[in-house]
Amino acid sequence: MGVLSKDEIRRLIESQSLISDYVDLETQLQPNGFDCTLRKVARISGEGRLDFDNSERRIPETEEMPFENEWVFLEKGYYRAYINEVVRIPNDMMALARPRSSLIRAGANILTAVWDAGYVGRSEVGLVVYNEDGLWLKRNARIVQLVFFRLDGETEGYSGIYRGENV
Ligand SMILES: O=c1ccn([C@H]2C[C@H](O)[C@@H](COP(=O)(O)OP(=O)(O)OP(=O)(O)O)O2)c(=O)[nH]1
Repeated sequence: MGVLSKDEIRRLIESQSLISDYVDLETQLQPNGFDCTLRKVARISGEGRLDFDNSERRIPETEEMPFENEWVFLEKGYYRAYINEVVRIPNDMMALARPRSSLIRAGANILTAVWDAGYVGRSEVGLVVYNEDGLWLKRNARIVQLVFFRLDGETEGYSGIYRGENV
């Protein structure tokens, strides 16, 4: 089990499209991760519902926030952010993600779950603005860094409803 280095991430991008639809490879490659970029932001509306077997799950509706001159202003609050990049996680890997420190320093945070082995998709993350003065985000802003981990063996790949999302 180990964490992928820049060169290994680049090799897997080139050989098996680990990540595609990025803006600029060399800018987004990090020493042990990959910065993902902002595609769009949405407010959520309506209550969510979560249960055990997903049969009664309800994910709130979203209302996309338009960019104006490539920028969007976010008041203090919660948003859903969509990234540009399509990730293809092999069955012997998984990924976690953390906000860029610049985003944290600007008084915001990115909430993420686990990227499962076998997932393919253009992911969605939570974006919380704590800053009372709000946050400006430009289209394609680098907001979150994905870190890839090799498992100690192959596993059954993710087959949930989010597989292939936004692609
Ligand atoms: O912040 C994240 C983290 C992961 N993913 C992608 C990759 C992951 O493999 C997939 C499913 O995430 P998860 O397994 O957490 O979904 P769930 O809430 O458990 O729903 P389900 O049981 O339908 O899979 O969503 C995101 O889009 N955003």
